[in-house]
Amino acid sequence: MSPDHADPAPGTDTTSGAARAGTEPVRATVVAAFRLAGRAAPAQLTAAVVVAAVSAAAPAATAWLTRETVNGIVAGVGAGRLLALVGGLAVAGVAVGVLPHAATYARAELGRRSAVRALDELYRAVERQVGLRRFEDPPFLDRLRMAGSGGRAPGDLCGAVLNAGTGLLSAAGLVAALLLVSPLMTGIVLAAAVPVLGMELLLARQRAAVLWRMSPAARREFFFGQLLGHPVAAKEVRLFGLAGFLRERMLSEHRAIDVAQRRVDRRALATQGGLALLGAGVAGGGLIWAVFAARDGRLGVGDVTMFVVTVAGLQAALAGLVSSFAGAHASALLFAHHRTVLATAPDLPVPAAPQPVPALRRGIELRDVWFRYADDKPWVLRGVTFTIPHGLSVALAGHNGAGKTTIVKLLCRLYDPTRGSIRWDGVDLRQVPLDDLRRRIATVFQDYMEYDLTAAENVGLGDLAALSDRERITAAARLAGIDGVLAGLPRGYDTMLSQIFAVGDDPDDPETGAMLSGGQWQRVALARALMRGERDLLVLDEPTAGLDAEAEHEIHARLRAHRAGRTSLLISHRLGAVADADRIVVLRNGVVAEEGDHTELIAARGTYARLFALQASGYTRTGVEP
Ligand SMILES: Nc1ncnc2c1ncn2[C@@H]1O[C@H](COP(=O)(O)OP(=O)(O)OP(=O)(O)O)[C@@H](O)[C@H]1O
Repeated sequence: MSPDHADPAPGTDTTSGAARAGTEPVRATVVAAFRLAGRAAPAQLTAAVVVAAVSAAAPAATAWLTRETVNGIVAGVGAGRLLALVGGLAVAGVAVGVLPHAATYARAELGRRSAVRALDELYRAVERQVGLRRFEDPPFLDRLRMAGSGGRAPGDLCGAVLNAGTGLLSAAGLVAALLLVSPLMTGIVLAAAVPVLGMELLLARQRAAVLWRMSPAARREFFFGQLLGHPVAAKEVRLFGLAGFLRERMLSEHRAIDVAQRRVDRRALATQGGLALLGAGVAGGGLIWAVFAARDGRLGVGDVTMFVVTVAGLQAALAGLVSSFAGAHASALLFAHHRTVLATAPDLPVPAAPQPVPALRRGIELRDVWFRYADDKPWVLRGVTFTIPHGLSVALAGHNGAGKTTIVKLLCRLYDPTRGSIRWDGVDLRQVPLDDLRRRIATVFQDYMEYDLTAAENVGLGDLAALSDRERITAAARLAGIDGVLAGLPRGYDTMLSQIFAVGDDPDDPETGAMLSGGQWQRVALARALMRGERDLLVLDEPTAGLDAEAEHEIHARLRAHRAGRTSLLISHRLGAVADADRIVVLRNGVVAEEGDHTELIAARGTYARLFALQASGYTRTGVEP
């Protein structure tokens, strides 16, 4: 298995710890980036390496050829040799002129292909997080954002390493050339480069640390900025006059990031300025030495020329080398986030010997289920036990925050119970393949999604295999009572349910997008769940909360017919809809407080009876009979 796909023990949390990005060994990260680039763009990587090697040899070759040419002129060598030397210089000149362009193209292509590969690997790794926990973990979200930023890190890293390699090789060639003239000056020029390299690496590390430290601020800045232009937020932003408030919040996060970055930039200015002065001093001193050495006859004219070319070339190569190292270091730290996301264990353990999930025959049993969202959060469920028998409808009732939606999330295995178990015909949900389990369940959540896609896609997403099966899509929409509305849209089911994206040939056509009302959206979400047809368990979490009374009555009647003989779980605060469930479970303080059918619970005169009477009195207060 490739190290990129190393699969740590399930449950291992590799995401926490702000400093982790800095602890990833840079060498391992560089190797991983080259492996990824090799898989994504082998030809471009090879071309980039060859171009880098040839570019590396060019400066030293130019310096040597210059020296030989000048000395040859002084010594009066034959025309043939002079022509060969000048020809060599011309070739080197052409190489120096053309190769950077070839290198730029190869690198850009390498970067593009590596980015596609990196993003693919990254989001496949995100897909392995099958539950919800990671998406509620701020460090994971920060890491994902940094790793995702366009997928550029591996291409940038390879480019910077190749630049560093080119710089290193050309510096080595120039060092060899300079050694011929003066070992002492060679030592001085090299020694002057060491502090520059050290400082640049330190600065790169500091820049990466700032980036990581400020990532929560960057995420908040993005959030506030988004709200300012978000069509859904626009209503409240305008009505409550929030624009100024949000803009100020956004700018204050932006300013906080600027302050941290400015601090590093100032440090960079001071150190880089000082070090540049040092380099200029070394070059100037060396030139004085060379001129006087030539006057005293210790150096030839060609040697002086080569010395000048070489010192300038070496300093430029070292400066390039230093900035490439720094760039490589910064990209490596960024790419480390990518590797950490890839190495993050799935948030839910994968069963070692999974058991099949056959069609439900007996029922689903919650057995002493305890749950809290985190160790430092309060218990939501404190030993919940009840059964959803096969073929029957069960309703969950209880006050806001009683834990009803939490039970739905546990049933879909978006989390595992902290204690106790949920059993599908006696088999613990933790023992079955998650995809198989989810294929057997159809759920509408109360916070359903509104996708900026066409009407047909919004419904068809409920069963991807049937995304282009218009008959099934319209049947599901009919069952949810939204078929007429969708068919009547400007482009029927092909109308985009969005005003952000347009569809079709003419994006300026105002008829390409349509907006639905809240209740209509709710019906679309219901249709999406109903696309899943004959699933073993139908879960409806407040499926009609946004509907008008008549629509609600009609939808419940349809759903009642649809649920008949099917296993279902219904959550609704409208107890009129709950009343005809085969069994009603009332949650209070994290436990099952009451259980029975409507008649039994009314007779028991508990919470259910009280809430039911309260709602019923609201409806009968006017004395108007339905
Ligand atoms: N992702 C989460 N992280 C932390 N706490 C959460 C999370 N989701 C829900 N909670 C908490 O768990 C408790 C139960 O929430 P849940 O959504 O299950 O209630 P509910 O019975 O469905 O409420 P409602 O009737 O308002 O929909 C609440 O106190 C809520 O604050």
